[in-house]
Amino acid sequence: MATKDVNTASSARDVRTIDEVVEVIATTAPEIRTGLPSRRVAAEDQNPSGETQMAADIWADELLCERIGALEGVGEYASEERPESIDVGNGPLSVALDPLDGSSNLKPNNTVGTIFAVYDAPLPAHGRDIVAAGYVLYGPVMTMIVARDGSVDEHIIYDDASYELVREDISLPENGSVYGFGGRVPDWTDEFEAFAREVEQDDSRKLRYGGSMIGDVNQILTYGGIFSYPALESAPEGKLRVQFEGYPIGYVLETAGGASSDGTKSLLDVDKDELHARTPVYIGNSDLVAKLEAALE
Ligand SMILES: O=P(O)(O)OC[C@H]1O[C@](O)(COP(=O)(O)O)[C@@H](O)[C@@H]1O
Ligand SMILES: [Mg+2]
Ligand SMILES: [Mg+2]
Repeated sequence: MATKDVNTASSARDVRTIDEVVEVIATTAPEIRTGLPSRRVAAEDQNPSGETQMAADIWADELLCERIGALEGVGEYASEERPESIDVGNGPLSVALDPLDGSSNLKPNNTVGTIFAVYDAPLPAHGRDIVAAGYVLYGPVMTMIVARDGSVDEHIIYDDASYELVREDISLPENGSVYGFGGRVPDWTDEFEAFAREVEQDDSRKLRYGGSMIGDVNQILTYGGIFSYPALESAPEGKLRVQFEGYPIGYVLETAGGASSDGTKSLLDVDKDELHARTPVYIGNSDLVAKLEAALE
Protein backbone atom coordinates (compact mmCIF):
# COMPACT_ATOMS: atom_id res chain seq x y z
CA MET A 1 0.00 0.00 0.00
CA ALA A 2 2.83 2.42 0.97
CA THR A 3 2.62 6.21 1.27
CA LYS A 4 5.21 8.97 0.66
CA ASP A 5 7.92 6.62 -0.51
CA VAL A 6 8.25 8.01 -4.01
CA ASN A 7 11.18 8.55 -6.33
CA THR A 8 12.32 12.06 -7.39
CA ALA A 9 14.66 13.51 -10.03
CA SER A 10 18.31 13.41 -9.08
CA SER A 11 20.16 15.58 -11.63
CA ALA A 12 19.80 19.26 -12.55
CA ARG A 13 19.27 18.22 -16.16
CA ASP A 14 16.36 15.93 -15.25
CA VAL A 15 14.83 18.68 -13.10
CA ARG A 16 14.97 21.01 -16.11
CA THR A 17 13.41 18.38 -18.38
CA ILE A 18 10.55 17.85 -15.92
CA ASP A 19 10.03 21.64 -15.85
CA GLU A 20 9.81 21.58 -19.63
CA VAL A 21 7.39 18.64 -19.74
CA VAL A 22 5.12 20.42 -17.24
CA GLU A 23 5.36 23.58 -19.31
CA VAL A 24 4.33 21.71 -22.49
CA ILE A 25 1.40 20.00 -20.72
CA ALA A 26 0.21 23.34 -19.30
CA THR A 27 0.65 25.47 -22.40
CA THR A 28 -0.90 22.87 -24.73
CA ALA A 29 -3.98 22.48 -22.51
CA PRO A 30 -5.88 25.58 -23.74
CA GLU A 31 -5.26 24.46 -27.31
CA ILE A 32 -6.56 20.98 -26.56
CA ARG A 33 -9.62 22.43 -24.88
CA THR A 34 -10.30 24.73 -27.84
CA GLY A 35 -9.96 21.83 -30.27
CA LEU A 36 -12.42 19.52 -28.46
CA PRO A 37 -15.79 20.81 -29.79
CA SER A 38 -15.13 19.58 -33.32
CA ARG A 39 -13.60 16.26 -32.21
CA ARG A 40 -16.34 14.68 -30.07
CA VAL A 41 -16.84 11.95 -32.65
CA ALA A 42 -15.57 8.39 -32.88
CA ALA A 43 -12.57 7.83 -35.13
CA GLU A 44 -12.33 4.76 -37.37
CA ASP A 45 -9.62 3.05 -35.38
CA GLN A 46 -9.34 1.29 -32.05
CA ASN A 47 -6.57 1.96 -29.57
CA PRO A 48 -4.15 -0.83 -28.53
CA SER A 49 -6.55 -1.74 -25.70
CA GLY A 50 -9.28 -2.46 -28.26
CA GLU A 51 -11.37 0.60 -27.44
CA THR A 52 -12.91 2.94 -29.99
CA GLN A 53 -10.84 6.09 -30.25
CA MET A 54 -12.39 9.53 -30.41
CA ALA A 55 -11.00 11.98 -32.97
CA ALA A 56 -9.91 14.06 -29.96
CA ASP A 57 -7.81 11.16 -28.53
CA ILE A 58 -5.73 10.89 -31.69
CA TRP A 59 -5.38 14.61 -32.14
CA ALA A 60 -4.32 15.31 -28.53
CA ASP A 61 -1.81 12.46 -28.73
CA GLU A 62 -0.23 13.80 -31.93
CA LEU A 63 -0.04 17.34 -30.62
CA LEU A 64 1.58 16.33 -27.33
CA CYS A 65 3.89 13.78 -28.95
CA GLU A 66 5.29 16.41 -31.28
CA ARG A 67 5.94 18.91 -28.47
CA ILE A 68 7.20 16.52 -25.81
CA GLY A 69 9.28 14.70 -28.40
CA ALA A 70 11.05 17.95 -29.21
CA LEU A 71 12.43 18.29 -25.66
CA GLU A 72 16.12 17.55 -25.45
CA GLY A 73 15.97 15.58 -22.21
CA VAL A 74 13.27 13.17 -23.44
CA GLY A 75 14.32 9.96 -25.17
CA GLU A 76 11.08 8.01 -25.47
CA TYR A 77 7.39 8.80 -25.76
CA ALA A 78 4.41 6.48 -25.39
CA SER A 79 0.69 6.90 -25.05
CA GLU A 80 -2.46 4.92 -24.64
CA GLU A 81 -3.30 5.72 -28.26
CA ARG A 82 -0.30 4.15 -30.01
CA PRO A 83 0.85 0.52 -30.01
CA GLU A 84 4.57 1.05 -29.34
CA SER A 85 6.69 3.63 -27.61
CA ILE A 86 8.71 5.76 -29.99
CA ASP A 87 12.26 7.07 -29.86
CA VAL A 88 12.18 10.84 -29.91
CA GLY A 89 15.78 11.66 -29.04
CA ASN A 90 18.69 10.77 -26.83
CA GLY A 91 17.50 12.18 -23.53
CA PRO A 92 17.49 9.91 -20.46
CA LEU A 93 13.84 10.43 -19.45
CA SER A 94 10.70 8.85 -20.92
CA VAL A 95 7.22 10.33 -20.99
CA ALA A 96 4.01 8.29 -21.02
CA LEU A 97 0.62 9.90 -21.53
CA ASP A 98 -3.05 9.26 -21.47
CA PRO A 99 -3.71 12.22 -23.80
CA LEU A 100 -7.42 12.30 -23.00
CA ASP A 101 -8.61 10.24 -20.09
CA GLY A 102 -12.35 9.63 -19.98
CA SER A 103 -12.84 10.57 -23.61
CA SER A 104 -16.18 8.74 -23.74
CA ASN A 105 -17.28 11.68 -21.56
CA LEU A 106 -16.85 14.11 -24.44
CA LYS A 107 -20.30 13.28 -25.82
CA PRO A 108 -22.22 14.03 -22.59
CA ASN A 109 -19.78 16.89 -21.91
CA ASN A 110 -18.38 15.70 -18.61
CA THR A 111 -14.85 16.21 -17.36
CA VAL A 112 -11.92 14.74 -19.27
CA GLY A 113 -8.21 15.12 -18.58
CA THR A 114 -4.64 14.61 -19.75
CA ILE A 115 -2.50 12.35 -17.53
CA PHE A 116 1.30 12.41 -17.71
CA ALA A 117 4.15 10.50 -16.12
CA VAL A 118 7.89 11.11 -16.46
CA TYR A 119 10.02 7.99 -15.98
CA ASP A 120 13.75 7.79 -15.41
CA ALA A 121 13.94 4.58 -17.48
CA PRO A 122 13.09 3.22 -20.94
CA LEU A 123 9.46 2.27 -21.61
CA PRO A 124 7.67 0.23 -20.48
CA ALA A 125 9.05 1.48 -17.18
CA HIS A 126 8.32 0.53 -13.58
CA GLY A 127 6.24 2.58 -11.12
CA ARG A 128 9.32 3.15 -8.97
CA ASP A 129 10.99 4.84 -11.99
CA ILE A 130 8.50 7.74 -12.00
CA VAL A 131 10.13 11.07 -11.12
CA ALA A 132 7.10 13.29 -11.73
CA ALA A 133 3.45 12.80 -12.65
CA GLY A 134 0.22 14.72 -12.81
CA TYR A 135 -2.76 15.70 -14.88
CA VAL A 136 -4.78 18.48 -16.42
CA LEU A 137 -8.55 18.57 -15.90
CA TYR A 138 -10.66 20.23 -18.59
CA GLY A 139 -13.48 21.03 -16.17
CA PRO A 140 -15.37 24.29 -15.65
CA VAL A 141 -11.90 25.55 -14.76
CA MET A 142 -8.71 24.15 -16.29
CA THR A 143 -6.53 22.89 -13.46
CA MET A 144 -3.22 21.06 -13.43
CA ILE A 145 -1.98 18.80 -10.65
CA VAL A 146 1.77 18.18 -10.53
CA ALA A 147 3.44 15.70 -8.17
CA ARG A 148 7.22 15.99 -7.92
CA ASP A 149 9.92 16.39 -5.28
CA GLY A 150 7.60 14.99 -2.60
CA SER A 151 4.94 17.66 -3.14
CA VAL A 152 1.61 17.83 -4.98
CA ASP A 153 0.67 21.27 -6.30
CA GLU A 154 -2.41 22.59 -8.09
CA HIS A 155 -2.31 25.28 -10.77
CA ILE A 156 -5.04 27.06 -12.67
CA ILE A 157 -4.38 27.24 -16.41
CA TYR A 158 -5.77 30.26 -18.21
CA ASP A 159 -6.90 30.52 -21.84
CA ASP A 160 -3.77 32.48 -22.76
CA ALA A 161 -1.65 29.46 -21.67
CA SER A 162 -0.34 31.16 -18.54
CA TYR A 163 -0.76 29.25 -15.31
CA GLU A 164 -0.80 30.08 -11.65
CA LEU A 165 0.04 28.05 -8.57
CA VAL A 166 -3.07 28.00 -6.35
CA ARG A 167 -2.47 25.17 -3.85
CA GLU A 168 0.90 23.94 -2.63
CA ASP A 169 1.82 20.65 -1.00
CA ILE A 170 -1.68 19.21 -1.08
CA SER A 171 -2.46 16.51 1.48
CA LEU A 172 -5.35 14.15 1.16
CA PRO A 173 -8.00 15.32 3.66
CA GLU A 174 -8.47 12.93 6.59
CA ASN A 175 -11.90 11.36 7.14
CA GLY A 176 -12.52 11.12 3.40
CA SER A 177 -16.10 11.98 2.46
CA VAL A 178 -16.56 10.63 -1.09
CA TYR A 179 -16.37 7.30 -2.90
CA GLY A 180 -16.62 6.16 -6.51
CA PHE A 181 -16.45 2.61 -7.86
CA GLY A 182 -16.26 1.67 -11.54
CA GLY A 183 -17.30 -1.44 -13.46
CA ARG A 184 -20.74 -3.02 -13.67
CA VAL A 185 -21.98 -4.03 -10.21
CA PRO A 186 -22.97 -7.60 -11.29
CA ASP A 187 -19.38 -7.98 -12.54
CA TRP A 188 -17.82 -7.08 -9.16
CA THR A 189 -16.34 -9.90 -7.09
CA ASP A 190 -18.29 -10.85 -3.93
CA GLU A 191 -15.43 -9.55 -1.77
CA PHE A 192 -15.33 -6.17 -3.48
CA GLU A 193 -19.12 -5.85 -3.37
CA ALA A 194 -19.15 -6.55 0.37
CA PHE A 195 -16.52 -3.84 0.88
CA ALA A 196 -18.43 -1.36 -1.33
CA ARG A 197 -21.65 -1.95 0.62
CA GLU A 198 -19.82 -1.26 3.89
CA VAL A 199 -18.42 2.02 2.52
CA GLU A 200 -21.92 3.03 1.35
CA GLN A 201 -23.38 2.40 4.81
CA ASP A 202 -21.20 5.09 6.41
CA ASP A 203 -23.42 8.17 6.47
CA SER A 204 -20.41 10.50 6.40
CA ARG A 205 -19.73 9.55 2.76
CA LYS A 206 -21.36 10.35 -0.56
CA LEU A 207 -21.15 8.72 -3.98
CA ARG A 208 -19.21 10.73 -6.56
CA TYR A 209 -18.68 8.88 -9.81
CA GLY A 210 -18.49 10.46 -13.24
CA GLY A 211 -16.87 7.72 -15.36
CA SER A 212 -13.76 9.70 -16.14
CA MET A 213 -11.04 8.33 -13.89
CA ILE A 214 -9.14 11.52 -13.63
CA GLY A 215 -12.20 13.54 -12.59
CA ASP A 216 -13.12 10.86 -10.07
CA VAL A 217 -9.58 10.74 -8.70
CA ASN A 218 -9.54 14.52 -8.36
CA GLN A 219 -12.66 14.27 -6.19
CA ILE A 220 -10.64 12.04 -3.86
CA LEU A 221 -7.65 14.40 -3.86
CA THR A 222 -10.03 17.25 -2.99
CA TYR A 223 -12.34 15.63 -0.42
CA GLY A 224 -10.61 12.39 0.59
CA GLY A 225 -12.27 8.99 0.35
CA ILE A 226 -11.78 6.08 -2.02
CA PHE A 227 -11.91 5.45 -5.77
CA SER A 228 -11.71 2.04 -7.37
CA TYR A 229 -11.78 0.57 -10.81
CA PRO A 230 -11.73 -2.95 -9.41
CA ALA A 231 -10.82 -6.38 -10.68
CA LEU A 232 -13.97 -7.71 -12.35
CA GLU A 233 -15.28 -11.27 -12.70
CA SER A 234 -14.99 -10.83 -16.48
CA ALA A 235 -11.71 -8.89 -16.31
CA PRO A 236 -9.49 -9.85 -13.35
CA GLU A 237 -6.99 -7.14 -14.37
CA GLY A 238 -9.71 -4.46 -14.38
CA LYS A 239 -9.79 -1.82 -17.09
CA LEU A 240 -7.20 0.84 -16.36
CA ARG A 241 -3.70 0.76 -17.80
CA VAL A 242 -0.67 0.47 -15.51
CA GLN A 243 1.71 2.74 -17.42
CA PHE A 244 -0.69 5.50 -18.41
CA GLU A 245 -3.18 5.54 -15.53
CA GLY A 246 -2.23 3.27 -12.61
CA TYR A 247 1.36 4.36 -11.98
CA PRO A 248 0.81 8.14 -12.38
CA ILE A 249 -2.28 8.15 -10.17
CA GLY A 250 -0.51 5.99 -7.59
CA TYR A 251 2.40 8.45 -7.61
CA VAL A 252 0.13 11.49 -7.16
CA LEU A 253 -1.94 9.93 -4.39
CA GLU A 254 1.01 8.56 -2.45
CA THR A 255 2.88 11.87 -2.75
CA ALA A 256 -0.22 13.54 -1.25
CA GLY A 257 -0.03 11.18 1.74
CA GLY A 258 -2.75 8.83 0.52
CA ALA A 259 -2.41 5.23 -0.59
CA SER A 260 -2.72 3.25 -3.78
CA SER A 261 -3.16 -0.45 -4.36
CA ASP A 262 -3.77 -3.11 -6.98
CA GLY A 263 -5.56 -5.11 -4.28
CA THR A 264 -2.47 -6.40 -2.50
CA LYS A 265 0.35 -3.84 -2.92
CA SER A 266 1.08 -0.25 -3.92
CA LEU A 267 0.29 0.50 -7.57
CA LEU A 268 3.91 1.67 -7.80
CA ASP A 269 5.04 -1.90 -7.09
CA VAL A 270 2.97 -3.51 -9.83
CA ASP A 271 5.28 -5.52 -12.11
CA LYS A 272 4.03 -5.62 -15.69
CA ASP A 273 6.37 -5.38 -18.60
CA GLU A 274 3.79 -4.93 -21.35
CA LEU A 275 3.21 -1.30 -22.37
CA HIS A 276 -0.60 -1.53 -22.39
CA ALA A 277 -0.98 -3.93 -19.44
CA ARG A 278 -3.95 -3.32 -17.14
CA THR A 279 -4.33 -3.35 -13.39
CA PRO A 280 -7.11 -3.04 -10.84
CA VAL A 281 -6.86 0.45 -9.28
CA TYR A 282 -7.76 1.35 -5.69
CA ILE A 283 -6.69 4.75 -4.34
CA GLY A 284 -7.61 6.97 -1.43
CA ASN A 285 -7.10 7.48 2.29
CA SER A 286 -4.71 4.94 3.77
CA ASP A 287 -7.21 3.54 6.28
CA LEU A 288 -9.79 2.86 3.57
CA VAL A 289 -7.28 1.31 1.18
CA ALA A 290 -5.96 -0.91 4.02
CA LYS A 291 -9.55 -2.02 4.77
CA LEU A 292 -10.08 -2.76 1.13
CA GLU A 293 -6.91 -4.85 0.90
CA ALA A 294 -8.03 -6.80 3.97
CA ALA A 295 -11.49 -7.31 2.46
CA LEU A 296 -10.03 -8.70 -0.77
CA GLU A 297 -7.71 -11.19 0.97
O1 LIG B 1 -16.97 2.98 -19.06
P1 LIG B 1 -16.49 2.39 -17.79
O2 LIG B 1 -16.30 0.91 -17.80
O3 LIG B 1 -17.26 2.87 -16.59
O4 LIG B 1 -14.99 2.93 -17.63
C1 LIG B 1 -14.69 4.17 -17.16
C2 LIG B 1 -13.21 4.27 -17.08
O5 LIG B 1 -12.67 4.19 -18.38
C3 LIG B 1 -11.86 5.30 -18.64
O6 LIG B 1 -12.61 6.23 -19.38
C4 LIG B 1 -10.68 4.84 -19.45
O7 LIG B 1 -9.87 5.87 -19.89
P2 LIG B 1 -9.80 6.35 -21.43
O8 LIG B 1 -11.00 7.18 -21.74
O9 LIG B 1 -8.53 7.13 -21.41
O10 LIG B 1 -9.73 5.11 -22.27
C5 LIG B 1 -11.53 5.90 -17.27
O11 LIG B 1 -11.29 7.26 -17.31
C6 LIG B 1 -12.77 5.56 -16.48
O12 LIG B 1 -12.50 5.39 -15.11
MG1 LIG C 1 -7.71 6.77 -19.52
MG1 LIG D 1 -7.43 8.02 -22.93
